[in-house]
Amino acid sequence: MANKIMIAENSYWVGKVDDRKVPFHRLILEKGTTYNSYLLYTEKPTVIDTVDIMYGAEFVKNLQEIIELDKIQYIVINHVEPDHAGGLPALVNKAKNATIVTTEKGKELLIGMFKLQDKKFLVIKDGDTLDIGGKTLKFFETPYLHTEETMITYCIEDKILYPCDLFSTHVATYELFDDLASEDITEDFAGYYKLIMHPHRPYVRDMIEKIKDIEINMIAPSHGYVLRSNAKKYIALYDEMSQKVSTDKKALILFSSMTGNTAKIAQYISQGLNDMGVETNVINTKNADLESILSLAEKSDAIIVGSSTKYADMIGNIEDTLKEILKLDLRGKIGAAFGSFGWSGEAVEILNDYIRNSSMTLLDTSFLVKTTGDESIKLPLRIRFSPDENTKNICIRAGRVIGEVLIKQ
Ligand SMILES: Cc1cc2nc3c(=O)[nH]c(=O)nc-3n(C[C@H](O)[C@H](O)[C@H](O)COP(=O)(O)O)c2cc1C
Repeated sequence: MANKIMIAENSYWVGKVDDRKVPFHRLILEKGTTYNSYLLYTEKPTVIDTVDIMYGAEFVKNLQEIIELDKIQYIVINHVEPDHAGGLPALVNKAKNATIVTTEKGKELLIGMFKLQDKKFLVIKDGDTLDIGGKTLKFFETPYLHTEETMITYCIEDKILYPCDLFSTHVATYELFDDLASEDITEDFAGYYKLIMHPHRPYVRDMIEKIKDIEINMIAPSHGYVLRSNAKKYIALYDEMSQKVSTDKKALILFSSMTGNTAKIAQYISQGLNDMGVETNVINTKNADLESILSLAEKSDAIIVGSSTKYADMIGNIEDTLKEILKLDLRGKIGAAFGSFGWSGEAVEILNDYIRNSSMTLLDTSFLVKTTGDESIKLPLRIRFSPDENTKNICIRAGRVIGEVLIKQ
């Protein structure tokens, strides 16, 4: 018998309940989870997200009992992780007329992961709408929630938000709707937020800003309960939980700069750290007092050093300052290097070597990937000449990711 639950007129949950203890992100989900997929059975039938890769064949078989797969016109992929996009290859191979709807980055990742280069894609941008014949979908890009390519989908007529991982819970519920749950789900809801979304707190704020003016009657996420009792309450909870929190973490950012480019990078990194509630001191070593730098270094959890490159070396007295700092007991602190350069950027690498050889833990790309799962930021941070809009955002993001590491310590 087909597995479908109506959530609105012509709209159905067609997902999978996984009531095992599910291994996930180096954890075990004790209460299991669900992979919520939705079928909007309009004139241009549309599937929103799929299920975990291990249930792909079962998912397609189930859908086949509900709809002739050739009729499916669109498959919306909000997020490419295989617990949501894992059913896509099996589905799109049978749903011959379907176009995959996703972000630019989503398309790139899906092609890479599932070899879908021969399939039809519709790449959406923030705010785009799509008429699916009787219903209209509106898309919002929500990068880094919790990976770079993510977006969320809103059905204008039904006032339903399909936010994929956002607003989820890891509970293997067969009841589906929050008002049918046998116990209060707030703890599971908040626990999921803390685990998956809170490390990306500034981006949660961006998402809330994007959806603040739309009327949402129901939230249909991709794990756990469909929230129909009081969608506003759950949005308010995300709003509350993602408010700026001050941490007890501190970072010292030292730099030297000829024409101000590295100074700008230092400020942007500081901005990103502040977004994560980390207090920063940003100091140009040129005229600074060594004693106060050493005192700040002792009190800081992270020491981030930057210099531009001049004739294959660093500039100013940053090297002398760093040598003095390295005489301190720096165990338990993290260190990272950055700098502007023109064509070779030796200064950044030499600074990085100093940190690697110190008692601090070097924050480099490998460490970042292992701690945060983020590979979009490369450390040491190398910026060619003056930061433009794109590299400015990379610098801010580097600060946020370093902040994430500090919070997780
Ligand atoms: C005298 C001089 C020497 C430079 N030598 C190098 C070099 O050896 N390698 C390099 O990658 N860039 C070199 N550059 C480029 C600078 O690193 C680049 O302009 C950088 O953006 C300056 O950043 P700042 O304003 O923070 O000093 C040199 C620039 C100048 C003015």
